[in-house]
Parts: sequence; C-alpha cells; structure tokens
Amino acid sequence: MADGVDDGLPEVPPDIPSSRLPGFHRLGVDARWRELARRGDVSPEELQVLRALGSPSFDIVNQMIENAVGVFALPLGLGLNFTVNGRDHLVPMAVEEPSVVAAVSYAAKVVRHAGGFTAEADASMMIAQVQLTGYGSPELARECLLAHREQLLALANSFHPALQRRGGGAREVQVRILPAPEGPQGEPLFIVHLLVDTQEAMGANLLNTMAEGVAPLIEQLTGGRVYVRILSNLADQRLARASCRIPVGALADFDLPGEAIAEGILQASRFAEADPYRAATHNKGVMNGIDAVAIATGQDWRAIEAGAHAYACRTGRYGPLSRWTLEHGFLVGRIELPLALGMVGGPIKVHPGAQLGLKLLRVTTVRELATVFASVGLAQNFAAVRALGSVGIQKGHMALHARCVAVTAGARGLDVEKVARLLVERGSVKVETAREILASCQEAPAP
Ligand SMILES: CC(C)(COP(=O)([O-])OP(=O)([O-])OC[C@H]1O[C@@H](n2cnc3c(N)ncnc32)[C@H](O)[C@@H]1OP(=O)([O-])[O-])[C@@H](O)C(=O)NCCC(=O)NCCSC(=O)C[C@@](C)(O)CC(=O)[O-]
Ligand SMILES: NC(=O)C1=CN([C@@H]2O[C@H](COP(=O)(O)OP(=O)(O)OC[C@H]3O[C@@H](n4cnc5c(N)ncnc54)[C@H](OP(=O)(O)O)[C@@H]3O)[C@@H](O)[C@H]2O)C=CC1
Repeated sequence: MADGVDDGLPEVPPDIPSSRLPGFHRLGVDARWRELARRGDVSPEELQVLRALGSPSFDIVNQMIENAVGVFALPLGLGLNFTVNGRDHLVPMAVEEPSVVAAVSYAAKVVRHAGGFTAEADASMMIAQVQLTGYGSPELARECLLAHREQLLALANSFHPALQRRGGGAREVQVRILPAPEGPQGEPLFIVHLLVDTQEAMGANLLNTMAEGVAPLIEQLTGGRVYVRILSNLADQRLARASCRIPVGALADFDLPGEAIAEGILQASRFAEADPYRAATHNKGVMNGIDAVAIATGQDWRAIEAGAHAYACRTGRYGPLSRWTLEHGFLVGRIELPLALGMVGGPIKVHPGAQLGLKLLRVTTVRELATVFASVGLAQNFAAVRALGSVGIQKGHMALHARCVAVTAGARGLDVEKVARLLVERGSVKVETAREILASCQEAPAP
C-alpha cells in the first residue's frame, strides 16, 4: 500500500519513503512537484531549486567550465519503484531519450514485486598509472621499486594527508611490464600502478596529484624517465554488482505466458554473449540508465562509460555487462561493472542539481550509490530485452517517441499530445504523418 493505493506490496517501513508512486506519470508537472513536497522528498527550498534547474545561475556554470556562453538543459525524470537491498530509492535521471525513464520504472516495478534488487559494491580502490622509460633491466627496476614500496606509499600519501586521516590513501604499488607495440625491437612498457582508496570521492584529481608527486622518486630510484602520469578509467578494483530473481510466472504479458517472455530474454542474453555487434547495443541499453543517473548526480559519465566498455572487453572479446539465466523457475539477472562514483568532489558540491539528485536518492555512502547505479543498469537492460525478445522495441518506445515526432513536425501546446496519440493510432510514428495530421487539425473548423 503506497499513498493510499493498494498495489499488493508489503508496506515499507515508515522511516523509508516508498519509491512506489503509482500513476505519477499521469500527473501534470505541478502535481508531481506537490507530491514530492508532500512526501518530504524535497524541502520547500529544494523545490525552488528543482523548479529553477532549467535556468541555473550563469555564475555557477561560468565557474564550472571555460568559455561558457549558456546552459544546455536536459529533461530530469524520476525512475520509480526501486528497492535495492530492502531500501527504496527515487532515481533522478537526466536524459534526452524518450521511454528510458518509463522502461526503468516498469522494470523496477516487476523486480520490486519479486523482492527487489540485491547489490554490493567494492571499496573505492582506484588505480593511478606512471609510465617509466629508459629503466635498463625491467626486472631490476621492478625489484628496486617494490623494495621502496613503503617510501613510495608514504610520499603519495603526503600529497593528500586528509584522505589518509579519513581511512583512505595509497595502499599498494604494482609493476606491469607489457610487450612493446612495435615488436621485440621496442622497449617493453614499464607501468607502475599505485592503488589508492579514495573513500567518498571518485578520485581522479586525487590520484593524478599522487601520480605526478611520486614520479620524481620513481625516476631517481630507477634512473629512468617518466612520461604519462594519470589515473586509469578501467577501475576494475572498484566493481559493483546487482542481481534480481523474478518468478517466471510473473513475466506473463502481451498475452504471452511467462515462459515465452523468459525464453525471449534468455535468447537476447545468448545473442549478446556470442556477438560483439549485439553486445554493444545490449550495453548501450544498460548505459541508458546508468548515464542518466550519473548526469543527474554530477558524476563523470565519460569516465563511467570508458570503464564499463573496457571492462566489457576484459576476456579479450567484447561482451555484455549483464546476463540472464533460468534457475529453478526464476529468471535471474546479474550485472557487474566498474563504477567510479563520488559523493564529494568534482562538480558535486558546486552544481545544485547534483546535490538535489543525491538527496532524492537518499544514499549515505558512495558504495550504496554504486549499488543503486548497478541496479538501474540491470533494470534498464531487463526492460529492453523483455521488449526485444517479445513484441519488439517499437511498440512501447515509439509510442513515447511520438511526442518528439509531433514537436519536430511543428506541433505545440495541447496539439502535441493529440498528434502523438493519432500517430500511435495510425501505427505510423513519422514526421511526414505528423505534418499531415497537423494540417488536417488546422483545416478542421473549431467546434
Ligand atoms: C515503455 C513501457 C514501460 C510501457 O509498458 P506498459 O506495459 O505500457 O507499462 P504499464 O502501463 O503496464 O506500466 C507499468 C509501469 O511502467 C511505468 N510506466 C509506464 N508508462 C510510463 C510512462 N509513460 N511514463 C512513466 N512511467 C511509465 C510506470 O512505473 C508504470 O507503473 P504505474 O506507475 O502506472 O503503476 C514498455 O513498453 C517498455 O519497457 N519498453 C522498452 C522501452 C525501452 O527499453 N526503452 C529504452 C530505449 S531503446 C534503446 O535505446 C536501447 C536498446 C533497446 O537498443 C537496448 C538493447 O537493444 O538492448
Ligand atoms: N580520466 C578521468 O576520469 C579524469 C577525471 N577528472 C575529473 O576529476 C573529478 C573527480 O576527481 P576527485 O579527485 O574525486 O575530485 P576532487 O579533486 O574534488 O577531490 C575530492 C575532494 O573531496 C574532498 N573530500 C571531502 N570528504 C571526502 C571523503 N569523505 N572522501 C574523499 N574525499 C573527500 C577531498 O578533500 P581533502 O583534500 O580534504 O582530502 C578532495 O579535495 C571529476 O570532476 C572528473 O571529471 C579529472 C581528470 C581526469
């Protein structure tokens, strides 16, 4: 029971506001704002911030990037129905693509009925890389650096003493010797990895400072010359995992039994495992959700994208980030990917929208944030493969895309919904058809 509407679900504990807002999408935007305020998801001050997000103070954006001349706004929606590890979360999503928010809410609703997502995230261990050349014998250089491990770690930590005081900091030194890309005539690549626990920060700037800081000592110890010093976005020491178990019977839809829907999802999963061309699209679907919540919470989504796709190649062949199996009458979904996120740092305390996004999510640590991100990725993928393996993507997606087509054809105001509805009814969601509908509406005499 949520907001007086019986949806057949157990009531959530009173201290955790439910993420189930039935019919929220049928409300006008003013009513949505009122509902968020009534439930206490936003304070009166935060409601003002929410209303003003489309036109933030130019001072703020001018402080964020260079040569700022304006603000490029994106729609902000709420992914609903999420339960992760027994806690409810409203998921803010900044995205331009129709049907992403509806699809993720749909999927989260199905998974919620099946007990919600189970998820976990590793500690915030990031990798900084230092490239050394002219080192002589690679084995001797490796021995020398590892023998000075404590000195290197202490030097790295001296650049961020506050991080160490919080329980984080540089933890390990590793050396990787890689074959030269030119072949045997080239000098093997000698790469020093510094593993750093960045606590609540994504950590790029923290790591870059440490990598640049330890470089002179690495040169001094080995007699070599350092070139590149930067973090790696393949954050494979900082993985997050989510899973869900849905009774096959609960999948029945489109006049199809649950078994038929499950079979379609399993076939989609097999396709993505076997074929990188399909895996790329499968993962695009996963990132539809993850990027949207990343943008809405001020994360570096390019870093997340780079990490996700590099991780998808870890076996030497590009593959899917999520997989689906059938286990004892349950459809089981699992996802694992690197998630270098922050609750502090970068633009997070600067951009009012990022602050608000994190507030709406009601997470308290960066690891909890990562569990929600992984669950969003799995939910988004579930919605897509469920549609792809049954009625196809166009039915649900194009119905929601119809509004964009109507606007492209010139519809404005109340005409947008009307033209979109007629496009769907005619089964032709095309700009040309929208123009014809608009023209016929304009020719028709006013009642
Ligand atoms: C679109 C749905 C969800 C409709 O599906 P439906 O069966 O019409 O949904 P419903 O009416 O049964 O509603 C169920 C719940 O879904 C949500 N919902 C339902 N409608 C809305 C709406 N308008 N606005 C907001 N939320 C909506 C809402 O939470 C609702 O619960 P309620 O609140 O009513 O109790 C379904 O057709 C679907 O999931 N389709 C898949 C769409 C999709 O995956 N889009 C992503 C973009 S396509 C892409 O880029 C990726 C891709 C596909 O290439 C990836 C790949 O290849 O793997
Ligand atoms: N390749 C990439 O991905 C790159 C990304 N970037 C950008 O780097 C930014 C992220 O870097 P990041 O280092 O996270 O951000 P910051 O440079 O803002 O550093 C994080 C700050 O948070 C402070 N802090 C406060 N509380 C905590 C806590 N509990 N745990 C950890 N830190 C805390 C730290 O302060 P204190 O000093 O007190 O420890 C530190 O100053 C993003 O904007 C990203 O776009 C930049 C370069 C490359």
